[in-house]
Amino acid sequence: LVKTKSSKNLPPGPPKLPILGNLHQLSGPGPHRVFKALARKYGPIMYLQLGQVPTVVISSARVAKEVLKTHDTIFADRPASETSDLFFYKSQNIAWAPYGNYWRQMRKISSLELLSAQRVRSSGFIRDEELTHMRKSLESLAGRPTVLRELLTKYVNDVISRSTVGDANKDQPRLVELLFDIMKAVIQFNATSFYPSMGFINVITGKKAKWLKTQKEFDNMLEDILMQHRNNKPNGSHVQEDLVDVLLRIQETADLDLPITNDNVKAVLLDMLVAGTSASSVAIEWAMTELMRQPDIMKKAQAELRATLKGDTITDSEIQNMHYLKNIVKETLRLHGPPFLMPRVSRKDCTIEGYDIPAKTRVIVNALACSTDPDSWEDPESFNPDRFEESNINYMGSDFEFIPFGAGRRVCPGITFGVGIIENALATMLYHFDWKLPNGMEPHELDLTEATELSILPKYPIQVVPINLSSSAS
Ligand code: HEM
Repeated sequence: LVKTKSSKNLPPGPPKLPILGNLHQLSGPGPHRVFKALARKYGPIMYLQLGQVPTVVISSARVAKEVLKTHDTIFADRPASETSDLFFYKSQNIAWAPYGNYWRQMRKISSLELLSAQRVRSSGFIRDEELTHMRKSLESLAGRPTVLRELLTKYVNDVISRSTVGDANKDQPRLVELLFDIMKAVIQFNATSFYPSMGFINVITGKKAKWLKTQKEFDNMLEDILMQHRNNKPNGSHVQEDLVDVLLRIQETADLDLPITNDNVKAVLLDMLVAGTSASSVAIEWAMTELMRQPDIMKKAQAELRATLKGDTITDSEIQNMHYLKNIVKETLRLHGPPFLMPRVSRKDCTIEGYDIPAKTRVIVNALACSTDPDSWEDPESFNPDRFEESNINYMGSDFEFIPFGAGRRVCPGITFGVGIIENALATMLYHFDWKLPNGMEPHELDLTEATELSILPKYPIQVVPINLSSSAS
């Protein structure tokens, strides 16, 4: 991986990066930390020739703003990818579709019909039911050391899959397994991530055959789901529309500029199923890890919840008044949000910070470098929800020192949905339970080492002992 010479005024960058080909295998300091360390030497805009792919890495709020706001339309495309073509029906999902009318239409439909604040409110009962299941599981585990990861992943998966494809696939472990295989294939680097013309490597290593098998099996499941929904339209036994119902209704009745095909429907469904799952459950796990390390912060959050909440369930409007809880979620996403935004690619030549960025350059924004930049944040590596107390910084992508959901035209459309999933889970866990560490472990002994998998997650899944308050009160 060697930087090529060019007559253009490209941004500075390291001449040789032998480890970058193995980014996905790095454990310990994740790739975002490698890039952050490099940015200290080369600056907030770096140029790297990664195999055949010219790449620019952005590591500060100032430069992120130039890319995601000032030149938003130039960087509104995603790079073509072998895996997104293979799994997402030729990249016909929202996340990988090229910038243009098709992407605009499908994003608008999903934003209005699944992800708008009103829709998220009206489907809130699904989240509440899944939280009740999680609470019951925790009650049954009370007093015993419990690894939270599996419970949290199940909760998030069930909320997102029920809202998207209905109850048909609830508790189908195979669907979840396949989703994880697909996420891994799409997110993790492979030969064609750096050498797009060398697809034969994925054939020789057997990766492609494995992907095709997974895709076929998943496609059959999606076909079954579409058939079940066509045979059971929401008027009799199920009244509430899920996203499949909505897409099929629009497919059959709406007068669209671009008629929706079955493949379009399947691509968007898959998009929703994979998009926020890992990011949301990992955020809850990190929040609990940080709170167990700092019991005073946990106590303050519990005091806020317990002083205000009355009943057994927690409503959306009650959550809106839980300012400290909301600050904890923000602080968690500041320190442990997605390291990189999904990659962008420049649609034409452009100048950023005086450097030439040629058309078709891949752009990686290191969101965690922006949200832990000492120029923007005081004591950036410490977990301190109070830093949001007097600030208006929000998730919407207007504060470039804090962009866990990205910014600009490609900003995450699932912010309200995703944040609701995290806030409600934390509120339930902190309101109904007290927590201690197992085997006399002290808070400072908790290990914050990161592992790089689908997201950056705690290398050692947190183990805690739930103490059920309702049973101790009775
Ligand atoms: C904590 C939870 C979540 C986080 C941290 C997160 C983060 C992100 C990020 C960083 C991007 C790339 C934005 C950019 O390029 O500027 C993105 C895109 C996207 N997210 Fe999320 N997301 C979350 C939850 C969700 C949920 C729950 C859904 C839907 C069910 C969702 C759907 C999408 C879609 C469809 C895109 C692609 C948008 C496009 O390319 O136009 N996300 N998300």
